[in-house]
Amino acid sequence: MRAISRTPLALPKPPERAPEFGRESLIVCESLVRIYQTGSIEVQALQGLDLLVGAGEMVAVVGASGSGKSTLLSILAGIDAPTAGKARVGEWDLLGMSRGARVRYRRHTVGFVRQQTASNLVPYLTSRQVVELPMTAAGVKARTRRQRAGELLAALDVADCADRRPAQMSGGQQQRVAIAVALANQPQVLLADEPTGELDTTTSAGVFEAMRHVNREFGVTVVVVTHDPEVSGQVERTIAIRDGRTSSEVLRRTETGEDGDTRVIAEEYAVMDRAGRIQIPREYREALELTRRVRLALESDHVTIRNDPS
Ligand SMILES: Nc1ncnc2c1ncn2[C@@H]1O[C@H](COP(=O)(O)OP(=O)(O)OP(=O)(O)O)[C@@H](O)[C@H]1O
Repeated sequence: MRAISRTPLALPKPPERAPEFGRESLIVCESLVRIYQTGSIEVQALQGLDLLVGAGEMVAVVGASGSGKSTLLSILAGIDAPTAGKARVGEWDLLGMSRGARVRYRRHTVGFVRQQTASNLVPYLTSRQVVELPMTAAGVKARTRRQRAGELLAALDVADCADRRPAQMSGGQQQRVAIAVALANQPQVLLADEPTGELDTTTSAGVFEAMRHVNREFGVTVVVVTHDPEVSGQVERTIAIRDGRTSSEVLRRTETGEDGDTRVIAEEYAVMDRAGRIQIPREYREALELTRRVRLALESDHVTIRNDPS
C-alpha cells in the first residue's frame, strides 16, 4: 500500500495508444515465464523477465547461480520453450514456433557457444570440417563452405588450427573455433553461455576480445552470460538478473577528460517493468528504513520515495 501525495502538476497527456514494447529492438522478452515441473515440484526459473537488446549490441548477462541466466539463453537459442510471456528475435516469435520453424531459426538466426569447450566441437573432426558442418546442413555449396570456413577461422585468429582436431588445441583455441562454428551460417545473434568459464584469466580475455571483434566486424548482436566481472566490465551494457527477473543494468561509456585521458564511466540503473515496478536496492531500503509503506511524490522532473513516519 502506498500513499501518493497530490502535487498539483500539469502532467502531459499519455499517448492514445502506447507504442509496442521493444518495437525497434532485435531481441524482445516481455513478462517471460519459464516453469520447470519435476514430479510435484515446480521451479519458476523465469518470473516475468523483461529484456530488450538492439541490433548490433553486445551485452553481458550476470546474476547469482540459479537466477535464470542459462534458462534465458536456452529460450533465446530456441533450445527451450517459454511457459508464458513474449519472446521475439527479429521476425521469430519463440512461443508459437513449429518444429520446422525452430530448426530453421536455430540454423540461420542464432549461433550458440557453450561453456564446456569439448561440447562445442566434435572430437574426430578438424576445425575446418566442424565449421563447415552447419553450412552443409543449410545446403551451402562446397566451395563457399570452404572459403567461409577459412575466413571465419582467420577472423578468430585460429587459421593455423584449420587441420587440427580438438585434442590438438588449447582450451582458448577450441572456444575460438566454437565461435567460428556458431557464426558459420551468418546468424544475426551470437549467444554464449559462460564461454570463458573453463579458461584461465589471460586466455579468457583473448576469447572475449575475439567476441568483441566479431561483434564489431560482422555486426552480429552478442548476448554473453558470465560470472566474470572482468568480462562484464568490458561491454557497454550489463544486465543483472535476480530471481528470474531483470533487476538492474549498468551502462558504460568512454569519456575524454580535459587532460586528454580517456576513462570509462559506469552508471547503474534500476530497471522498471511495464507495470511500473522497480526493485529498490537493499542498502537504500536499510539506510532510510524503508519498509512496507512508503510515500511517493511526483515532482516536476523526478519522483521521490519517502518513509512513512506514521
Ligand atoms: N531442466 C530443468 N529442470 C528443473 N529445474 C531446472 C531446469 N533447468 C534449470 N532449472 C532450475 O531453474 C532455476 C534457474 O536455473 P538456470 O540454470 O537458468 O540458472 P543460472 O542463473 O544459469 O545458474 P548458473 O549460474 O548456476 O548456471 C534453478 O533453480 C534451476 O535449478
